[in-house]
Amino acid sequence: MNYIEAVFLCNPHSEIITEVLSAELADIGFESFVDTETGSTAYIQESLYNKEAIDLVLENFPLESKITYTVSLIEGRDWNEEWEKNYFKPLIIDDRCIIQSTFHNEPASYEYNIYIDPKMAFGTGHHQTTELMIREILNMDFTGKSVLDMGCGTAILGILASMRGADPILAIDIDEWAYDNAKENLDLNKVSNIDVQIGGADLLTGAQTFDVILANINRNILLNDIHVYASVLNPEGILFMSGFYTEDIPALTDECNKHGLTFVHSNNKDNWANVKFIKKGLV
Ligand SMILES: C[S@@+](CC[C@H](N)C(=O)[O-])C[C@H]1O[C@@H](n2cnc3c(N)ncnc32)[C@H](O)[C@@H]1O
Repeated sequence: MNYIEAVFLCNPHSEIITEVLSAELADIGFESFVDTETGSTAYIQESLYNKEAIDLVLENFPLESKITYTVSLIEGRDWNEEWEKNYFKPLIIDDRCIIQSTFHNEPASYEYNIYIDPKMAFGTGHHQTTELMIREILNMDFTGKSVLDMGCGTAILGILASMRGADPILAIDIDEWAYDNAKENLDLNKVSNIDVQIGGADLLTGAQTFDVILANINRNILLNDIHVYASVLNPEGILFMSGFYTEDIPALTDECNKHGLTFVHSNNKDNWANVKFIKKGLV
């Protein structure tokens, strides 16, 4: 498969600027990002490359930075595989949980040992939002809880919830790659109580309800779908969300309040945030 390599130069340059740039490029099909001293190098399948879409992202870029870019073709290389091999390093969270790939050989000596071969799917634990969600799962009792992993990506969150005693678990992602990859990762981790489905919130008809919902997606999709999540959450159920910035918390809180969900707390890392809400039972 051919890839386009796009080298972005940001002036001025900061971590937040490259993070926002990566998030916006991901929305138009870029799939791997490498931070550089002056910006970011990003990769997209040749068939998905669209110059107008990039120019639009740069034109409407929300932060103060002049961003220019150059592109070149990389022939016949699976860039994602290269990214995995060169940049996906084992990640240890709070000395309790290790996330590594099958080509790493770290000892599986932690409380939770997770193997992820991410292919194209998001969720190696290296993104701040995944890490924030992992911490929430480590800090809550999941024994016997029914869980929805919405926007599951690699299914990393569902897998950890399963290891923490959750059952049953439904994992949903709109992306076919994520669906295939989630299934592979369930096998790798010998997790058998997660049902994976392709689709969006329209799959949540109410036939199945949940004690906990994990949704690490993005601000706009969450704002759009919170009412559906609220409708399939059991009384006293918990909604954890991430995939947005700290400044998005008030808008998400307003929407949650409209649907009977009460704010419990939030955490953040590098301006990325996660929030916890509870659905108060009937008094
Ligand atoms: C930020 S990634 C999170 C992956 C993983 N849960 C994690 O925490 O690392 C968001 C995922 O949501 C999926 N997604 C995007 N829109 C969605 C929607 N409307 N419904 C379900 N999944 C969606 C994407 O395909 C992507 O895999």
